[in-house]
Amino acid sequence: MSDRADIALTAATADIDVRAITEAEYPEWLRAVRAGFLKGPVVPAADVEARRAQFEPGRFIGAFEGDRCVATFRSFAQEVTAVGGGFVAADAISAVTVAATHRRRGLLTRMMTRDLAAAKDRGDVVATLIAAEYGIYGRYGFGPATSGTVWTVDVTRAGLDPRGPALDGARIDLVDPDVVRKLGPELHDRVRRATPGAISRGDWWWQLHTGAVRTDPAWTEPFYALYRAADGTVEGLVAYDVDDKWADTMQPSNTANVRSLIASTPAAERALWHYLCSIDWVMRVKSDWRAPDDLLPHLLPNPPAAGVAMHADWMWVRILDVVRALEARTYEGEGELVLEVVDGSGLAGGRYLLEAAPDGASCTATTRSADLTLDVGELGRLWLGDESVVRLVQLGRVREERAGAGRGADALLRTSRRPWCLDMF
Ligand SMILES: CC(=O)SCCNC(=O)CCNC(=O)[C@H](O)C(C)(C)COP(=O)(O)OP(=O)(O)OC[C@H]1O[C@@H](n2cnc3c(N)ncnc32)[C@H](O)[C@@H]1OP(=O)(O)O
Repeated sequence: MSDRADIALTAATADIDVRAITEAEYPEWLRAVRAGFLKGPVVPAADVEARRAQFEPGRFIGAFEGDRCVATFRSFAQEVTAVGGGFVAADAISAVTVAATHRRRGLLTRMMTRDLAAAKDRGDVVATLIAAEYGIYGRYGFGPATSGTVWTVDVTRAGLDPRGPALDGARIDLVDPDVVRKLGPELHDRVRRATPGAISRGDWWWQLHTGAVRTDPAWTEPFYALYRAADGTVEGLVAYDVDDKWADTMQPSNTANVRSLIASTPAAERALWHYLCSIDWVMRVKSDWRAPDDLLPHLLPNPPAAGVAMHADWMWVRILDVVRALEARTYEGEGELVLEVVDGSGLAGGRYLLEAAPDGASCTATTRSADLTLDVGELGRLWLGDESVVRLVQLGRVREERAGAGRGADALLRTSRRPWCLDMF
């Protein structure tokens, strides 16, 4: 561990030990996670056993007062798709909790400082997380890099042919979980390569989402519908459940809740949404968390039939290595940009020259005068192309050192489609 992890302890937490947990401490750590997320402190034995496969020495951090775990933090290896389809090594952070009795004494700061230093030492390019609340992670250099939108489609107003999608030789089949585990990962790999902001799904994800591993006693098996193109290629997969609601007059009033819909072609995407909207008894279709520029509303003849049910920041990114992060992505335009990156933690700050072109980019430390000055969190916000530099200049979050530099930076950094992180972690 580097000396970046050494921080001054306040008197209030000096007697609390922040360290990696042992496997024997895993049940106590899980109890603390559940309590921190207000789920009740009792962890069913089956849950502990199911989760044991996930345990990784060194990556599960706990804060202990004696034997009692009062704070939790976990990170794991992840790949994030950069703009252009390259995969970048990420330190994915989750299960962050501090006991209600121990909050606001710096325990999160201690765990985060330790984890980010370790990630930097390991050579991870970015750290990622999905924030429970907007105000928590900016102070650690994270910026909201993607957002998510949940849509609700009023099927009766959508204007789609109730007979279902015209498949032109393609087919949609209901399949069992074992088929999903067999065919899903390869499809997902194609989808994530084409989707900046997407993250890797390990075997655990497929096990958990097909019921092979159960951590939640209330989990029920969804329907899985698989789309195969006319040549047999698997191009789409949707997992959904239906809530079995009937109106007083015995009219069907069901909502199909999409747990996950992935498609590697627009044809598969269009067909699967149409399929969902044509299931008898289903009056509403509620989507999973999708990109804010998802095709969905415009796949309907009457787009306003899809309303935004929820919209929020989704995956946050903390750049740990500016050079590798900026070289890992592609650029549609050509140009140079000098960035003064401010990072109070000392992990990634410095002045960098980005020389970008459609056929490749280089990023190097420079002494040239800066075009823009920005906090590392703002760079995280910009990295996947979702935010406008001009807007951040207007908000006072990025400073233009040269007039017009914001517009020039947007021409390099912005992308035609918005990034999308498909998963919660
Ligand atoms: C990736 C994930 O797992 S997201 C899940 C996050 N977990 C939760 O939301 C569960 C409920 N909340 C908690 O467990 C805790 O309150 C935590 C983890 C959010 C914060 O832990 P704490 O130990 O209290 O944080 P810590 O004392 O290190 O605070 C550091 C700073 O962040 C601020 N802060 C902490 N929590 C919040 C918050 N929810 N909103 C805004 N600011 C916050 C503190 O005020 C402090 O600010 P300061 O440095 O200006 O004084």
